[in-house]
Amino acid sequence: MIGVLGAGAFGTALAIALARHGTPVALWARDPETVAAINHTHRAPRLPGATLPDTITASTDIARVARAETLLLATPMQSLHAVLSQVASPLTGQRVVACCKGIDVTDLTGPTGVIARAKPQAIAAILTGPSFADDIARGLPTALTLACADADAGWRLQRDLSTPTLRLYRSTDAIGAELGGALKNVIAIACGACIGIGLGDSARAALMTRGFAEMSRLATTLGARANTLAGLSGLGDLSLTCTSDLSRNYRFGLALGRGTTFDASLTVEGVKTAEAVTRLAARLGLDLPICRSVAEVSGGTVSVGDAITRLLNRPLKEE
Ligand SMILES: NC(=O)C1=CN([C@@H]2O[C@H](COP(=O)(O)OP(=O)(O)OC[C@H]3O[C@@H](n4cnc5c(N)ncnc54)[C@H](OP(=O)(O)O)[C@@H]3O)[C@@H](O)[C@H]2O)C=CC1
Ligand SMILES: O=C(CO)COP(=O)(O)O
Repeated sequence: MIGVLGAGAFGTALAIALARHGTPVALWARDPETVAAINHTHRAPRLPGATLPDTITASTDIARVARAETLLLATPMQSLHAVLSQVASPLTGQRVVACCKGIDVTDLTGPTGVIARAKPQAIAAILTGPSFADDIARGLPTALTLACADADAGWRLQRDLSTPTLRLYRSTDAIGAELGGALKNVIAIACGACIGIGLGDSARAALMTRGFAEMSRLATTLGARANTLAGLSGLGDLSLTCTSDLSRNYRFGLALGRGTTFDASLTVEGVKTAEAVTRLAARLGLDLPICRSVAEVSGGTVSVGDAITRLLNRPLKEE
């Protein structure tokens, strides 16, 4: 039995992939209507169109779901600490796998840092990489990074969570994996804004490349390995998110660039992460101009046009 906290698009898609492969899944949702829909109609409101195998059961009882030996955390990043605080158990020795992407604006750590703070006796891991929930739910091939500082636990998680179409690569660099996943969303907002305002594909390629340099600068300063950033969780997810209209972060950026409105009920992790990254960079004395621009434009203090002018007028540099 695997427990999944969060019956949003991603938690539900992972539950479907695992259940199809023969693993029973218990899903926790805070909303009783979501639970009823899953249990009675095998449909999840946040993943319309998908039919859930009947070995997926849903519950509003978080303590019950949290008894699973392996627990996937699939709520948005900024709610992670609050969700874990609702679990009374210390989760001693349980494998707790974050499936969210971002940096907590309060403590400026990624998901495994939040797990370590809330549940220090759990084994923390992260599952991240290029994957849209719809693709996973449809059984399309997907490759992700499973990173856990504990190599043995990471190996067992890789074995237990891989399926014929969900191919997991393991790593012990949890910091690198989670920072790649967090930061690519910020760069995707920048790329969306660039396309939305009409700067074209060449400018987007420049933003992706210089954005990758910022991702690497911050992550390696925090102890990540450079080759982790070059893998699925970094470059892989950056490529997907900065180029696909299916990405909410990219579409949010498009709306900023076009000056149109955006559905505030959608999960756009890059906004709060840009804020957290800007504070982290200031604390570390790092220059991350694209991330800072995204924070300012998303926060409404700078226009997209002014942010672009400022980026283009920076002193010329060596690459
Ligand atoms: N969707 C995707 O393709 C992918 C998403 N991810 C990551 O997965 C994470 C979740 O995203 P996704 O599933 O898409 O998001 P959704 O918006 O689809 O769902 C979010 C889920 O979290 C729940 N939730 C939101 N806030 C809270 C809270 N404060 N307490 C408890 N539950 C809460 C929501 O409950 P309710 O419905 O009641 O509001 C909902 O079930 C993100 O970090 C995202 O980056 C990673 C890879 C792919
Ligand atoms: O993380 C994702 C793809 O890997 C999903 O991207 P969005 O959250 O931008 O939709």
